[in-house]
Amino acid sequence: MSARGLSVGYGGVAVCAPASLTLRPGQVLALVGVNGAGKSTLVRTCCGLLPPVEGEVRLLGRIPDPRSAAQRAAVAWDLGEDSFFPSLTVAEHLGLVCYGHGVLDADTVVDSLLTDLDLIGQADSLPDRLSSGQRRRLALASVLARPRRLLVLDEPEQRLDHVMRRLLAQRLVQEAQEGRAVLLASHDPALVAAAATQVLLVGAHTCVLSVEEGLSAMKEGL
Ligand SMILES: Nc1ncnc2c1ncn2[C@@H]1O[C@H](COP(=O)(O)OP(=O)(O)OP(=O)(O)O)[C@@H](O)[C@H]1O
Repeated sequence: MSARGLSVGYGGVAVCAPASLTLRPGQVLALVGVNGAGKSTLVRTCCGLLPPVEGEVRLLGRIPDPRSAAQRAAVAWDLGEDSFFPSLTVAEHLGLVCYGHGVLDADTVVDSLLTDLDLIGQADSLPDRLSSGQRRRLALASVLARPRRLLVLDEPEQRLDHVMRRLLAQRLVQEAQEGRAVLLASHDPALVAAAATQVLLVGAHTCVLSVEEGLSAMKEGL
């Protein structure tokens, strides 16, 4: 993914300073910034869910288009909008995602995600029987069930307990080690410290920072 002078916003009005960035395989780019800074707007624009106000973004070398088969095959996102089929169990949700995305060893993938996300005990539960954190874990398991070259997560730490946040950080490190890229918006300094390879501070002066600089900016509330 790359962006040059990318200005994002609504109705032609930018919500933050323009961003320039490059995200390559094996990198984890963490978007940080205060509430309302423009992180989610930037993430959505990079995925092609919103048009840029100005400038350009390229995803897999093309203008992002969430409808394109190539993008859907390569980019898996979880933007925090948990929504589930009310009559499908946790395991059936994951099986359906695998089926839809042509995962060959679906049973193995589902079993290992249920274990990793600590959802074995809820495998046969319907979504309305899950706690809010368990629903968040199901959303994360669903995105991790998909084949992908780029994983996009908007505040994935929300409603997760401490242990699960640590596991999430390990999972993101693993993504990078396996040669995938991760675009992550987060308010969790521990998650950013553990997983990010670079930081994009979003706001009045949007700029790429080292992880150390990004963590300082988070502490200072920039
Ligand atoms: N659909 C929308 N239409 C108009 N303005 C919007 C819309 N969604 C968000 N905004 C505004 O855009 C600005 C940036 O919002 P955005 O959700 O991108 O911030 P954020 O950095 O992700 O915030 P947070 O950390 O609180 O999730 C905010 O001022 C918000 O009010």
